Amino acid sequence: MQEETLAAMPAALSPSPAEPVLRVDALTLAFGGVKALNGVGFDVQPGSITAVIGPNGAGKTSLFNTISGFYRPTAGSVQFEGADITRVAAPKRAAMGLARSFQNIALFRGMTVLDNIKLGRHAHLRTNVFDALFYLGRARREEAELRRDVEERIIDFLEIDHIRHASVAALPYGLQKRVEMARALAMQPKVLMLDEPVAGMNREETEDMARFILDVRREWGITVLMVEHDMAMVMDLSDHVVVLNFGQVIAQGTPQQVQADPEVVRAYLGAGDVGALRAKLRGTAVPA
Ligand SMILES: Nc1ncnc2c1ncn2[C@@H]1O[C@H](COP(=O)(O)OP(=O)(O)OP(=O)(O)O)[C@@H](O)[C@H]1O
Repeated sequence: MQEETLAAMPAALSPSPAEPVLRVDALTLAFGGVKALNGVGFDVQPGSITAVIGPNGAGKTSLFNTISGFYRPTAGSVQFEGADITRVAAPKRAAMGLARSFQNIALFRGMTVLDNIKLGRHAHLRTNVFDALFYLGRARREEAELRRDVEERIIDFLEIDHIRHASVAALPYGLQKRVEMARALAMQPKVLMLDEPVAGMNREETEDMARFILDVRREWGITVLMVEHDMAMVMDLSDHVVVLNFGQVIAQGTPQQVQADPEVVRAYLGAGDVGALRAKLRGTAVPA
């Protein structure tokens, strides 16, 4: 029941817009002469599901890597809960509550599902090598109970109890993606960054994942920031959509607003078939 109350939290109830949990400000990232990002700025509101979309090469992966700390921007800043984290290293950002999944699954494939989740938890608790080295001899018991509780909640939530001892490599793709989400959740993030969470999934797997994403926000009160190509999913789930093209934000707003934006239509199809694009953006079948 308490979880239901969390569900109703997002900005809709507050009279004025909340402080953004994440702010990307004038972010520029250059690879030699190529500006993968060029002055990108947007806010992520707490409790929202925010999606970043854009054609191939628009800069989505570069943006994710910069927000999570794998790339250092050429200019601009990333602010998390009001603090400038532009120069904070990636593991520290994860420990602060900015956890991510990867487009290509980054699990330890030879390990079990449970061990992968434990690793995520470990990353949450230990942010430097010395901590990790001393871990075995220190404070182990205190943490054990809390850790188990978190792990069990995640396993229960993502319905992966039956595969907890299975080796990740042996699992179907859809389940591997779910384990990847479990590992990110084990970091107990405030903002969960999902890189193409349904890429390569069939319709049923996609629907399952969409449900989990909604529930992450509804039951756990976690803000979601995702990059995704599946327009139907983006338009169904998102509160706010940011559209990138050639490293710049060309539109942002509600799904309805970005679908109606002529610049977005042009970015996706160039001078192509606008009817087909509108169908794609609406997530419906492309008309004959
Ligand atoms: N490591 C890199 N070195 C040089 N150029 C890069 C690098 N990473 C990305 N780029 C360039 O930056 C631009 C943005 O690429 P990015 O991968 O961020 O786009 P994307 O929107 O994620 O594309 P996709 O949807 O195909 O994954 C592209 O022109 C790309 O070639």
